[in-house]
Amino acid sequence: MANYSVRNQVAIISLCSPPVNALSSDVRRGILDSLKKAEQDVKVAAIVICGEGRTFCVGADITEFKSEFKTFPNLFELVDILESSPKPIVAAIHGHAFGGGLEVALACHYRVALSSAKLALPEVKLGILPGAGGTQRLPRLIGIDSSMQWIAFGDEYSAQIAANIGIIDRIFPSNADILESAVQYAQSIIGKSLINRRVSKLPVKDASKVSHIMEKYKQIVGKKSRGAIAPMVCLEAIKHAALLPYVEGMKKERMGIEALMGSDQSKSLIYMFFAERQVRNWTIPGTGINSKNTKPIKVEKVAVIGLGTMGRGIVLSLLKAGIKHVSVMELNKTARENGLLFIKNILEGYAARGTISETQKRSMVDALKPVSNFEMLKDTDLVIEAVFESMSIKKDIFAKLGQVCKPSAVLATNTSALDVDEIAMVTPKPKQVVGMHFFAPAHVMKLLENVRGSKSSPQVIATAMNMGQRMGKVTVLVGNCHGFVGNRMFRHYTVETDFMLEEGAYPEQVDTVLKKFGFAMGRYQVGDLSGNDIGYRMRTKFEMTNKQQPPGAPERERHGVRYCPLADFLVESGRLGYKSDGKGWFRYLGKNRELTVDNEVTSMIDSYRRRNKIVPRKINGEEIIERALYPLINEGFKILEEGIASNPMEIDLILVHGYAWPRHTGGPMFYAHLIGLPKILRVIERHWNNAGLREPHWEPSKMLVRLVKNHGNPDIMSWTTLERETVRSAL
Ligand SMILES: CC/C=C/CC(=O)SCCNC(=O)CCNC(=O)[C@H](O)C(C)(C)COP(=O)(O)OP(=O)(O)OC[C@H]1O[C@@H](n2cnc3c(N)ncnc32)[C@H](O)[C@@H]1OP(=O)(O)O
Repeated sequence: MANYSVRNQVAIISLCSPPVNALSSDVRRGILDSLKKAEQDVKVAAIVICGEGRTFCVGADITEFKSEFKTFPNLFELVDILESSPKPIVAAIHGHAFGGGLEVALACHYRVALSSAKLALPEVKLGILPGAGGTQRLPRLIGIDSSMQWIAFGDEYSAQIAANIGIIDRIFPSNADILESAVQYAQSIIGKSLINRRVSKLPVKDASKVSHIMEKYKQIVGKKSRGAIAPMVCLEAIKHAALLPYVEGMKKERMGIEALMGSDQSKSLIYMFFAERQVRNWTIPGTGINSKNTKPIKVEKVAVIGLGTMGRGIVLSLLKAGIKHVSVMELNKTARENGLLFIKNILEGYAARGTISETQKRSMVDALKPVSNFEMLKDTDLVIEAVFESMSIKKDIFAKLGQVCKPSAVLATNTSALDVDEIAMVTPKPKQVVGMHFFAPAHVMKLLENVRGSKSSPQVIATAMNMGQRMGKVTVLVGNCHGFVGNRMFRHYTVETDFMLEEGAYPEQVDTVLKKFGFAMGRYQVGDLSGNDIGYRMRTKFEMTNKQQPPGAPERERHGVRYCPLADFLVESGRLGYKSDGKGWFRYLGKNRELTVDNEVTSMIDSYRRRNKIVPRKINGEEIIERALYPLINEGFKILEEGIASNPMEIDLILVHGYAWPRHTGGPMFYAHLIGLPKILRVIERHWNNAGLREPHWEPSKMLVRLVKNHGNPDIMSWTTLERETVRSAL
């Protein structure tokens, strides 16, 4: 709803829909009714629209998208009604003016804001476009170039930046009373002509350059938002602002939003939006323990052990989260010095770019406390171990931590695959131990996969979850198993793509198909970037690599299971990727490290096929997608079945934020839901029937089988409940 009052000739329409004043049908109706009152009241000479509570308005109510066009006034009707008001309207912005909220502000005749306010047209991130005149009004205010930047990427901007380019007419200090300031501002413009204040009537300044600007953004969008439809539709809509009169441009905008709203990509992105919020409400399956009934312990002092790539990033994440005491322990002098220098340089960079102030930078540097022995960690609240991935080294460290740390200290390991329970058992209090699996570089990557050991106490879990949220991470709680959720699922992707190389595909073909699907890079380029030796080291642990095999051992089999040694050959011939002189699955040439196909790799694959009498066959894009992605989805169902993840959203967040799975498909589980579970199962069963135990990753998940058998293609939100009911009724 919207509240209405009048103060000294100024009518105040305040949006009131906690927590973020989304423009639900009630709020839109409230604005319209209040506007009518204001227009009819002869004592009112100006109008202020503001938001109650913490924010101005975050835009359309996403939960009402399905009925958005049905109820009067819908958003695009409302903005035109506002703009044509004969009385001047001032938008008073604090907090956020996002999406429809900014579009309402653009339809007002003046916009004022607190300096702390943030503005954005982020609709593209929901797979739609600003459908309430945003694509037509913004270019008339700030030009085509800036509008494309704002709308095609949906990023937020400070009120000051918005003022610099002409969106905001007056900025007030962040501690000012926005309503009071806006009312005074409104009084100052009473009686002024509205002729140049109706944005839809203004010309687009850089309209003549539209083709050139469009080309520039098409290129950027093509690279940055691979496979996503909405950014291109946004660009098209903005182009129409330059080429057509406002009314015609609005018709095009409307066509654009109608095409996008309800599309699979939009559904996926909206699912992601809610998943990122839902995941804060963690739960331990089958226990009744959850975020609502468990409190974290207070964490003031944190320690990080190990200042390698992971440790450095974790320290930076803690500093950014405002932790005022971060002990860093690295016994190797060079690694310690390099690590501290790296951290300080990054902080310098943040300060130089204005991401943090000089004062903040100084206090972050002051918060760093190098320590040289375990004794010095005795009053630390949370210790995060981030040393080399070796069980014996980790056990050694946890045994020492168990002796010196206070009983309430939370002891976390940043392992990416090792058994958290085994590590915990060397301490006197295994319930204090938890996994905190960061992703490199940890100060950049948004994902934190927290691992609950079988003994981790609820309070310890709550503390790790709370710390992740303080660091601004998408923090997902998972159970303890080899590789946890992400690495466990992703392994099948690499295994199956390598099998396709054996059978007839080449790395460039596989990568092209995966990039078309939406991955920023294909599986082979990722391998080259992160280092093909990482997987090799892991395979070495399980005695699987080519070199470890005795003479005469079958080349394509390990422990009775199908195996492809091509990745081993690559590493054993020194092709680790970018870092080995630009040689990996591909060759990276020149200053820009241009990716090129390398005949040496092609020959290696061809001769391997000949040696093993494999007659290569043509593998098409559909097969590549199915074989690369479906085993991973199948593993996702096994993870749900085992209670390692509590719901599909958690799995999707991990793959999207940690493994660059394209967000606009909603993650593997949502993608499976869109494709339809019966089709997914059919393909999995076909492979399983052909390969059997030689390819165990194709063994269909029992949960998937049960869901399809009992419910066909149930909604993703019901999967875990249906599974629980089925299992319970079978007992
Ligand atoms: C014709 C159709 C035209 C449509 C144009 C549009 O306007 S589309 C919508 C465009 N707006 C957005 O995409 C904004 C989405 N919101 C955000 O990005 C963030 O909420 C925020 C504005 C940056 C604020 O972040 P903050 O961290 O402060 O809050 P939360 O994200 O936690 O949000 C609090 C709760 O509010 C819910 N919510 C937020 N935005 C909306 C929305 N637009 N519609 C409905 N609900 C919204 C959010 O889900 C949170 O709910 P919880 O139940 O507390 O989880």
